[in-house]
Order: sequence, then C-alpha cells, then structure tokens
Amino acid sequence: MNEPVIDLQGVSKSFGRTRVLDGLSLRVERGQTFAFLGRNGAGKTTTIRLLMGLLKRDDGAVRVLGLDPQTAPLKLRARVGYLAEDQTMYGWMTVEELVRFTAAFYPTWDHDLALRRLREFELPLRTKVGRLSKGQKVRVGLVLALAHRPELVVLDDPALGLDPIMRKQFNRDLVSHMQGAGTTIFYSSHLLDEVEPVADAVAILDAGRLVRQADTDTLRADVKQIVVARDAGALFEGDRVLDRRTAGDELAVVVENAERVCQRLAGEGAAFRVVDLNLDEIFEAYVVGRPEAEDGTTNRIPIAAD
Ligand SMILES: Nc1ncnc2c1ncn2[C@@H]1O[C@H](COP(=O)(O)OP(=O)(O)OP(=O)(O)O)[C@@H](O)[C@H]1O
Repeated sequence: MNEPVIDLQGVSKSFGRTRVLDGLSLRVERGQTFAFLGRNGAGKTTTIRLLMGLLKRDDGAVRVLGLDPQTAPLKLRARVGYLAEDQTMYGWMTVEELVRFTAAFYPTWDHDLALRRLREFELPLRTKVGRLSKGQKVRVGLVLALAHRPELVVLDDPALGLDPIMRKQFNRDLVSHMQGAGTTIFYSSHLLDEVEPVADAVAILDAGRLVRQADTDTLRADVKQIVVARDAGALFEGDRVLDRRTAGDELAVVVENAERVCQRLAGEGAAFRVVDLNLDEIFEAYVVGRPEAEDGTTNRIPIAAD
C-alpha cells in the first residue's frame, strides 16, 4: 500500500493541564477528500496546527507527505496549501497585490492558475482585501492555498461564517477545483450536511479522541438505527450500541455492524425494521448518543479506528 499522505499515531497534546488530544491516530490516503469532524473544542484546529508544524506534540508520531512537520515545517509548507481558520490577510493590500506577495514564497507558483481562479471566483483584483466580504475572503484564501499546485490541501473550517448559499458554493468550488487530479484534501468542519456529498472519508473527533474513521459510504452502510419492540432491548447484548431511545411502544437502537446485527435478529425470528441514517445523525449518535439500557448498563464497546 502507498504511504499515507497524513499519518498520525498516538498523538497527544495538552495546554497546561488540559489534555486536548489524547492518543489520536489518523490515516489519510493520497487523493482522498477527507472531512475531519468534531464539535466546537473537540481539537480539530489543534490537530491541524500539529500537521502544519505550528505546534509541538507532547507524544506520538506525525508524518505529513512523509515528513515530520515538527522538524521540516518549511519543506512541508512548500508542498501543502493551507487555509487557517483565522486566516489573517493583509487588509491594506489589493487582491492582486496579495496574490503577487504570496507568490514570492512558492517556487511552484502558477500565476496563470491564480488569475484564472480569481476570475472564476469573480474576485475584484483592485479591491483592498479588508473591504471584501467574508465569502470573498474565503475564496481569496482558497486561491492562495491552491495556486502553487500543492499535493495536499489543508483547510480549517473553511465554511465557517459563510451563509448557507455561500457554503453550497464553497462545496461546489471544492469539487470542481480540487477534487480529482490526485490532490488530497483534508478539511475540518462541523457542518455535516455539507460534508456528506463531497467527503470520501470522515474521522469523528470527540473531546480529543477519535471515535470513528471510515469511508463515508462504509460508515453509512455500517451504522443504522434498528427499531424493535420496547421490551426487546436484550436483543442487542454484546453489540456496539451508540444510542438507544424509546418512543411509544418501540425502542430505536443505533448500532455499528448493522448488517451482521440484522442477520442475527432475522435468524432469531425477531421483529424489527431498519432506518438508514445520514451523516449528521451518525455523527450525533457517536458524540452525544446515549447507549445505556434503562437498567443503567451500557454496551458501548470502546471504539477503535478502522
Ligand atoms: N493555545 C492554546 N492554549 C490553551 N488552550 C487551547 C489553545 N489552543 C486550543 N486550546 C483549547 O483546546 C481545545 C480544543 O481547541 P481546538 O481549537 O483545537 O478545537 P476545534 O475542534 O478546532 O474547535 P472549533 O470547532 O470551535 O474551532 C479547546 O478547549 C481550546 O480552548
């Protein structure tokens, strides 16, 4: 198998006495569009800063494009397009000046490509960056992150602060300008609806721990809600239950390995129905699901990355 583009193993990071990342392992393959999901404060930006060599880890190993970002940050930056969450731009420069200024840092800069993207994004070249709208600034950030033709694009919550129409547009930009052509895209988000149509793979981070990493299609096929009679909770003993809730006479249980669970239930002659979940519902089951039975016992098994 090819070397992964991003490879984190057992990475931990604390700020003072607060442990923000706790033994995080993650693997992103070449050409993937990979969404890194987590609620506010889960540790996404911290992970991205570690990937970019902007922070030092306390423990574990990090390789990005085969390099350790901590010891080779500049080499890495030349090969990565990075859009920070709080991208600070030089507001007093015009768009054109900012593009020329940034170009000077990258030997592989493709100025024609930059101009083409600026045109496609309908960005006004002679307007000062400080006067652009939030959506326009994100697009300038994307142009700057892409025009040196990086092998890897790392975007920290790029749709943050954009209105729903602009977020859809951003997704279209992602698909039309970055996907394909072998570029690997790693981006953090908490906007599940928008991630779902574009991400090949996702990782779900919760309080600094990885709760699941999988291809998006695999995840949707694997995690389902199974509805049984209210008193039939014992059917799921030993299963990986993520969430369990009752409604009227029914019990709805979200499980991993749904196909295997369904085969078993069918074999046992149990009455049940299966509900497909979208990424948003799956995410919710992992990070806020309540797997406990009414007697307080739990059968959520600690979950490892695939
Ligand atoms: N330099 C720092 N010093 C102290 N605490 C920090 C620092 N950077 C991050 N933290 C804390 O680490 C935790 C994780 O922050 P991080 O920014 O990585 O989360 P996030 O998943 O990106 O959140 P969001 O979606 O809100 O941007 C938070 O509790 C944050 O307050």
